[in-house]
This record gives sequence, structure tokens and C-alpha cells, in this order.
Amino acid sequence: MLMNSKFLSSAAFLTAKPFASNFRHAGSSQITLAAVRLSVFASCSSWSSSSLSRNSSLPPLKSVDTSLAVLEMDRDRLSLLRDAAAEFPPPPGKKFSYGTAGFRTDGSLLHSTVFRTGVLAALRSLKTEKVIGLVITASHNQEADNGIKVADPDGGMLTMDWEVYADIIANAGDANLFVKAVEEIVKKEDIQFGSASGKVLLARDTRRSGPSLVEAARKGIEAVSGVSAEGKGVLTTPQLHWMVRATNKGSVGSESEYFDTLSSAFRSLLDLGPSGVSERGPLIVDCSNGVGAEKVTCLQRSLEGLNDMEIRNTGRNGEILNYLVGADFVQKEKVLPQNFDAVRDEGKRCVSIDGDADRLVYFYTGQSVTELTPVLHLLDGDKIMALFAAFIADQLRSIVNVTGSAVKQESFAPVIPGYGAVKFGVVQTAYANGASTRYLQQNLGLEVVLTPTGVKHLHEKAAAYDIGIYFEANGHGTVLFRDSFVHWLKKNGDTLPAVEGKLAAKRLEAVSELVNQAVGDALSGILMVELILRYQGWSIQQWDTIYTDLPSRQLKVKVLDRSVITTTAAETRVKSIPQLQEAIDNEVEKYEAGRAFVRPSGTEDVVRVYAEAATQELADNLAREVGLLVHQLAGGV
Ligand SMILES: CC(=O)N[C@H]1[C@@H](OP(=O)(O)O)O[C@H](CO)[C@@H](O)[C@@H]1O
Ligand SMILES: [Mg+2]
Repeated sequence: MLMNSKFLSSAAFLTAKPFASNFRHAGSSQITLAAVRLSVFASCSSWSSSSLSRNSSLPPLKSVDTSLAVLEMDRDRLSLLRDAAAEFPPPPGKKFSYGTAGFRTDGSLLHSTVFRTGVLAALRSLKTEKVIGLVITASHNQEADNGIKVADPDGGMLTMDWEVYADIIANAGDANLFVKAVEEIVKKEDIQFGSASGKVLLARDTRRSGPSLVEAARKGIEAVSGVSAEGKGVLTTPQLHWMVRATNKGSVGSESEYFDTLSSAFRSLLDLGPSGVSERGPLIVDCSNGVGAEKVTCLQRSLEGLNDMEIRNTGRNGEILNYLVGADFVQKEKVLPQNFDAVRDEGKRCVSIDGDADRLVYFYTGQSVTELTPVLHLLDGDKIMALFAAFIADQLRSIVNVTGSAVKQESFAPVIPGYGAVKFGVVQTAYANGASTRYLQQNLGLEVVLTPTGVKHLHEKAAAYDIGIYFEANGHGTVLFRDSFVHWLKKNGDTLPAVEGKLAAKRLEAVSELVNQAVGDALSGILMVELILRYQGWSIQQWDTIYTDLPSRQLKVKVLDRSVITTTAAETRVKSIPQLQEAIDNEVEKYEAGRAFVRPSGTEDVVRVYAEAATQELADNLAREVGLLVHQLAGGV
């Protein structure tokens, strides 16, 4: 408000919709299921919050009460913001886009973008009057890349309205133009400087460019008066999102609380499980040479031997992040990561996580029908979702059975007396294997929604259910519980008629603690898979048989400008080049069970091609042919 009088300059360049709060978890309820034990994981937090929590020297407007003085202060603050921004000039000629999952590019080109995103996160904190998160990571990208992502107050992705602002300020030109863009945002959002103080939690992954980018982000955050940065050190992306959510719900939101919450929920779920539930043998974890190695070690410690894990690809001897390892590599290339051996590890239960530990895919090696040497069997995000969905449907059915109520047929919405219809649905993208969609719809009777790629789209749809599960085939996903449904379970679970009903209610309540409610999380995902396998008494091979994937292939095609391709129908059809879509349609028709689509990546400078068909050979051929069409008709290089 105080800035507004002064910030009425320049053309109305902002076309973004007015701010609409998407904070869905307001309230101060405690988030832990069991009492949080005093932590033994202090060593798991690598730097203390105080190490980065230096407040800006910018003058707080709060203390000023005459308008002349306010204007003076405004000028001071603006010139300080301009000076700070001038330290981080944008690289000439480079255009930045917030993309599928934040800004990503070569780490050496990102300092200005990261500084400016720091400013944006600070403004977002003032606007929402909540804690915001920033994480410096490029996830599965090569080591030289880096990136930055904003976590909103509910721990989810930055609201899409503000992505527009992120793009504007990242591309605003020199420090003067940048400050002008900031003024416009302040004006548009009616951000109050005098009365509010803000906080931004800041974390990074293990990339070499991380520390200097954290510094740039901190300077950006603290260049906004009244806002402080709290350094959280090296964290997985989902840990940071979890902490933002927890802090805004009135919890401590520390790393030790995170591990305590997960391990307590896991312990409770084991106690609530069928008797005689035993471990399925050690799980081998491929940590992608990234942050996951340290954090899985912490998780193991917090589980105190409850689930045996062997850790590989830790990066502790200088091995390169994401190089021939990790969830993205295994899922896309369908080959074993480094340090896994098809024969020596034959039949063992393995999982790969990605560079920032927000994705997981399981796999094992074993004989195939057609080949003599062991082959990789991938249990991707789709199969993980199917496992989760079947488990949750079972619990809901148990409650419905004991209450003698009905399951509505049109979609899976069991009616629980006293609560009503529990809306339960699943969300996928076009990359989901066709066999998984069929399994979810036909075997489990679930409603399946398709969205464009990117967790922000899936999350939004899943949050519309009482229990909504979303997963990308690449292994990013989670299970979201509506707050009111969890409250109902807590209050009424014990009053359900039979022991199975009570147990099912308690299990669901514990699952809402075990599974990260902010964002997909490889660590909590692993615990959930491990738990369900133990409940079912299944090996990974038995889990694999719930359905058989249709053979598929993914390719990347380099084109001059990937933005020439725009898509429609949840990214399954090309809109901007009709002759390309027509040619793809003609090609797909030639293949038994054929399906193919192309879309520009939001994280890499490529066009992605996806193809499915009745045999692997056919899927490979279809992908190759469609790739050639992209090359010919969309400016391949
Ligand atoms: C096919 C694929 O796996 N795409 C990934 C990848 O996005 P692209 O826009 O396709 O580059 O990275 C995103 C962020 O991690 C993830 O959400 C998404 O699923
Ligand atoms: Mg990731």
C-alpha cells in the first residue's frame, strides 16, 4: 500500500489474473500422528538455519508514520533493491521460462534469475503472510545444470498466476527495468510492506553451483524489506516443500520432525498391519549420486532397523550426479543403473530415486520369456500408483463393509455414514502406460483424470478429491487427503462398528502422515511401497504381475525452436502444426495397439516423443518414425 502511491509508473504490462489464494491447508493443527520423539538426527541437517538468517539492512516501513518520510524510505529501499540487482546482471540474449518445474539451465547462467526469484519469493511471502520455500535444484538434469523452484504456503508448487511474474522479472533486462517490474507486481498484488514481515526457507541439492546460487537467492530475498531468509542447507526438494507446509501449519518444520513423522507413521502402520507381517528382504537403493544418499541414510537411522536398505550410487567418491544412474535414467532408458549387475542382483528388489529425490521407480532383473539373459523389469510411477490405489481402495472398502453402506458405481465413491460419499480418484498424464489406465478403471473401478505434464497440474486435480492419488510415469507422485476427511477419520475412526473398520480408519490416518502431502517424495514413497508389499506378503515380482505394461518407447528430438510445437487435449495432439499431427495419426494407424504423441519439454531443450504398441519392436519403430516426422516438419537440427 505504501509503495503503491509511488509505484504507478509504466504501462499496464501485467495480464495475469488477480491473485487467488490456493492455500488449502490453513489452520494450525499439529501434523504429527504420534508424539514427535526427541531427535537423533541433528547430524542430518547440514547447516543451521541461523547461518543464513541475516536480515536485510533495508529500512522497515512499519516504523515510519509521515508520508514524506515514507517516500524517502521508499526511495532508499528501491535504490538498495536496484543496487543489489545490479550485482547480478542477466546473461545477454538468454530468455528464461519458469517451465514445467521452475527455471532450469546451465548453473553458471542462473545467478540473476535466482536473485530475482528470491525477490519474488519474498514478495509472495508478504502477499500471503506465510512462509514460502525456495529450492535450488535441477532434479534429474545433468550436473552442470541447476534451477530454482518456489514452494507456496501449502507446500505445493507456486501458484500458476505468479509463474507469469516469475517469467517477467527473470527477463526484465537491466536492474532499472527489473525494479520497474517489481513495482508493477507490488502494485498489482497490493502488497503491504509496512505491516507484514515475511520469511523464505531456502535449500539446495548437492550440485557444485548450489552454494553460490543460494547466496544469490538469499540476497534477493533480503533485498525486500521485512523479509528474512532461513537457510535449510542441503535437502531433498520434497523435504523443503514439507517444511514449508509444516511451518505454516504451526509446526516446527525441522528436518528431524520430517524424519520423525515418516518413521512414526511407518511404525504405526506396521503395528496396524496383519499379524506376521515380515520384511521382504533388503531393498537396494540407487541414489543417483545425489542428495538422496545422505537422506536415505538418515531415514534408515530413523527407522532403527525396521526396513533393511542397501545404498548404492551415493556420489561419495566423486561419481557424477545423474550420470547413467537414477530414476530418470532407468525409467527413460530402461537399463540398469551403474553398479547394478543383472546376474549378481537378479531378482532383488531395487529402487532408483532421482537427483533431488522427488521421484522413485522400482525395478528388478530376471529372465524374460523371449531372452536368455536377465532383463530389467521396471515398476514405474504407474505401477506404484496402482499399488497405492488398490491398498487405499481396500481400506475404504473395509470401512464401507462394516458400516453396511454402499459403493457408488459411477465412480469409486464409497458412502460412509456420517461423512457421505468419499470421493476417491487418480490423476495421470498422457505418458501413463495404457495398461495402467485400464487397470485403474476396470480392475479398481476408479475415476482416472488426465492432465498436462508437470506436477502442478496433477496436484491441482488430485486435491479436488477426498483422497486423490497422482503419479507421473516417471515416478513423481503422492496421495493427497482432504483435511476434513482426515479430521473425520481421527474423530470417528474409533467409533466404527468392527475391528476391521477401526483398523482401516487408523491406517488411512497414518498414510496421510507417511505420504508427503505437499509434493511427491521418493523417501515417503519408498516407505509406502515397502509397507504395502509387507501387508500383502508380496515379492516385487508378484507386485509386477498386477498388470502387464504395453511396450513403449520415449525419444528426444532436437529442433531449432521447440516452441513451434504447441499441443492440446492434455498434450496428446499437436495444435500448431496440423500437418505434423496428421502425419502422426497416419503413422499410428499402421500399428497394432499404437498410440503416440509429441510435446516440447519444459525442462530440456528438446521435443519429446512417446509411442506405445503391441510389441517392443513395434513401439520402437513407431517412436522412430514419429521422431523423424518431428525432425522433418518441426525444424529438426
Ligand atoms: C516425460 C517426463 O518425464 N517429463 C518430466 C520432465 O518434464 P518435461 O517438461 O517433459 O521436460 O520433468 C518434469 C519435472 O521433473 C516432470 O514433471 C515431467 O514429468
Ligand atoms: Mg526430481
